[in-house]
Formats: sequence, structure tokens, C-alpha cells
Amino acid sequence: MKINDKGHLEIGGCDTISLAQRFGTPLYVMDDTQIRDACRRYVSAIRQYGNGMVLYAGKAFTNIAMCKLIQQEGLGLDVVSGGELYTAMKAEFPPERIYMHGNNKSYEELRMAVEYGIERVVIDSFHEVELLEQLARNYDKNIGVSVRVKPGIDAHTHHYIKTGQQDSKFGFGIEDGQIYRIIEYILTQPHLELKGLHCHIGSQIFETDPYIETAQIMLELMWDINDTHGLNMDEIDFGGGFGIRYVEEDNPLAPEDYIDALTDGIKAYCDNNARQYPRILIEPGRSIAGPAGITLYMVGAIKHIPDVRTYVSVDGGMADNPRPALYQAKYSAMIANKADKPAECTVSIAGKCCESGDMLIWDIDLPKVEAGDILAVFDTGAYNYSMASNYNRLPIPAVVLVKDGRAELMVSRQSYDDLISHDCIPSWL
Ligand SMILES: Cc1ncc(COP(=O)(O)O)c(C=O)c1O
Ligand SMILES: N[C@@H](CCCC[NH3+])C(=O)O
Repeated sequence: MKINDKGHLEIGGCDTISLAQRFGTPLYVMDDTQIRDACRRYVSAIRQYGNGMVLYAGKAFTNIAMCKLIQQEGLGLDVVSGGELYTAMKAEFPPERIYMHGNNKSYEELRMAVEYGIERVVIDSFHEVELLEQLARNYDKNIGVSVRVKPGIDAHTHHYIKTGQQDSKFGFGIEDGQIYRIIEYILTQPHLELKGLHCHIGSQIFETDPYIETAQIMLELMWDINDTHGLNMDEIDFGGGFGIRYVEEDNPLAPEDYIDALTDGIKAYCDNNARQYPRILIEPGRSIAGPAGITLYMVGAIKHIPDVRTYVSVDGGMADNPRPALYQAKYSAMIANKADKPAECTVSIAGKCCESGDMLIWDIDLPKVEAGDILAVFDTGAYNYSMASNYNRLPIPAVVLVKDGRAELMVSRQSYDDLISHDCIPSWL
């Protein structure tokens, strides 16, 4: 991103004001180069380790074009629902690079997975084992599975986005022995092939220690299970969670710093225990899509409440970005058409939904703000479009991909007709 000679913010060689005029607002803009750069850094860090794969966590931001881009960069894909899998199938994403998660996969979702022949189903319940074995038998196929583990790590992040601790709906505990029971159960199923273990300790994590601690726990567990049952599982999936900078006080590490610390930790622990290095997987989502995206809004009503604050309302809000309302997430922003102007006021950015909690940013310093200005909110590439809703019947904005001065749609804007296209009228009305 840079500021051009008109004083406008530019992304991927495109003037954001021209993008707003051409595609309308609110508008999600994704930078092709930045997505690819993050992919390459993870791929190269895993290549250095020697035996592993990077799976992009599709939940962060998925559509057909994104699947194609991810595939071009040589990553695999982690999907968590029939909808994400369907998108991957329509993008012709290679099934042998797809892993499927989820704490409550339905029969139909598992059926799609089996029929498409995906590489791995990550088992998250006893119920799922029954469904999957039944499906595999019907399709006369063997299915590669791994098992989601709760490593008991309490990562320092928002309560709603941490997942590795004992009290979590995801996975099987070690301390309570559940993991050993599910493993025994899987081993009695003729069509399920146990390949490895999976974990994910949370999201927006800034430290490497939780990953290193997790690695030791997962290695011990895998060796223990292998020794007990005479198995040779060798795959550990460490999930994602690598943090990004939304605001200045966030201090994330570079992709290679997270991965190098993790892989150094793995190697040292294996060496100390005279064991072979495992094949590893990682599942970054936010750190691939997040920093590559911005959202453009048009400023509308401005309400100055003397001695209290100034509310600057924009034409989107919690429907296109629910993160501030859900997690008190913080964002940075600028007036894209005044990118070269100094800050001169402190304002709060309000969304247009009928909720007092629909605030995108509290207390941000900006140049003089006027109706018609274009506000660019940064780092909105992950968990914004993918978590968008039609609350207040707001159409979901378009997503544009930019690269070297070119801008093309990845997802078109919903129309009002799209909004009513599923409405039905019961006969007695
Ligand atoms: C199982 C799993 N893998 C990967 C991710 C991606 O996490 P992040 O976007 O923080 O990298 C998540 C989400 O937190 C997840 O639940
Ligand atoms: N959706 C969350 C992260 C959790 C992702 C899935 N485990 C966010 O916006 O930060």
C-alpha cells in the first residue's frame, strides 16, 4: 500500500477512490501479491523443515478464486463445512490436499468428503467415527483420519478464539483419557486409517512458547499411542493461530519466526528422545488473508455530541465486520482520499446497523472527516467477508482482487433481489 500523487491510498497499484467509484462501497479489497507473499513464506519455512505441508484455513476467507490462488501457491486447504468443501470442489481443488475439521460434521458433509476423496477427516467425536465408518463401508473406500486433541494449552488470546484448553468443545482431552478411548475406538473400525493427530490452540497468538509446549505434548502423545498400539503414526497438525498487527500495540512475529521456533522445538525434542522427526502440518488463515485485505466505506452522517464524542457513520458495519462487536477487536483506518493529510480530530466510527454495539472503531485520530469521504479500514482480509451477514437486510459487499494496477471481482455484490430470492410465501398468507 502507498499514497499516490493525488494523496489517495493505493493498494495493489490501484487507487482506492477509483475502486470505490467503480465497484461501490462498502467494498472488500484483497491484494493478490500480499496473499501470495504470505503463502510463500509459510511454504518456504515448512520446506526448510523438510517434511510437511501448509494448509490454508479456508474459514478465514474462502471463495472459488481464493481456492484457485491458494492452489497455485502449492498449499493444501482446511475446510470445516460442506459449504467450504463444495466451494473447493467447484474450484477443482485437489482432494488429496484437503483436510476436513469440525466438531459436528453432518452425515451429508462426511458423505461429500468421502465421495470427493479428500485426504483427511479430522475426527472430533465418537458419533462421527460411526458415521464415517458406515459411509466408508457403503462406498467401499478406506478413509485417512487424524484425531483432534486438546493439548491443555491456554493461549493468551480472547476467550472466544482460544481452543486448546481442557474446557473446549473441540477435540479430546489427554488428562481425562478421552483421547485414548477414541483412538481405541478408531482402531476397531476396518475402513478408517489412523494417520496422525491434530490440534489448534487458538487464534491471534503472538508468542512462540505455546507452540513449542504444544509440540512437546503432541509428540509425547503420539509416541505413547504408537508404542501402546504398535502403530507408526507420524503426522502432527499444529493448526493455525499466528497473529497479525491490527493496531500498533499488537506485536506479531513474522511467519518464519513462528514456524522456525516450532520446528526447532520439534527437532530438539525428537533428538533428545532419539525419535524420528514427524511430518507436520500448519493451518494459517488470518495471517495469510488478514493483512492482504482492506474495506472501503463511504462516510455519511456525522454526529457531534459536545463534550462527549463525534460519531462518524459509514455505509457498512457489523454486517460486513462483526469482529469488533464479537471480540472487542480493534482496527486501524485512514481517510483514503486524504491519505496525505495530518490527523486533526478524534472520532469514533459507527456502523449503520440498528445496534448501539455496532461500532467499528472507538476513538481514532483522523484528518477532518466529511460526508462522502472514503474510509479505508485495514487488515480486514480474514474473518470479515467470511463472517459477514445480511443483518438488517444489508447486502454482502463485493470482494475485489487487485494486482499490478488491475482490479477484478472475486465475489460480486449481493443485490436486493438476492436478499429476497429465498423468501417463500406460506399458502395461508
Ligand atoms: C482448526 C483450525 N485451524 C486453523 C485455524 C486458523 O486460525 P488462524 O486464522 O488464526 O490462523 C483455526 C481458527 O482459529 C482453526 O480452528
Ligand atoms: N473468527 C475468529 C477466529 C476463530 C477462528 C476459528 N477457530 C476471528 O475473527 O478472530
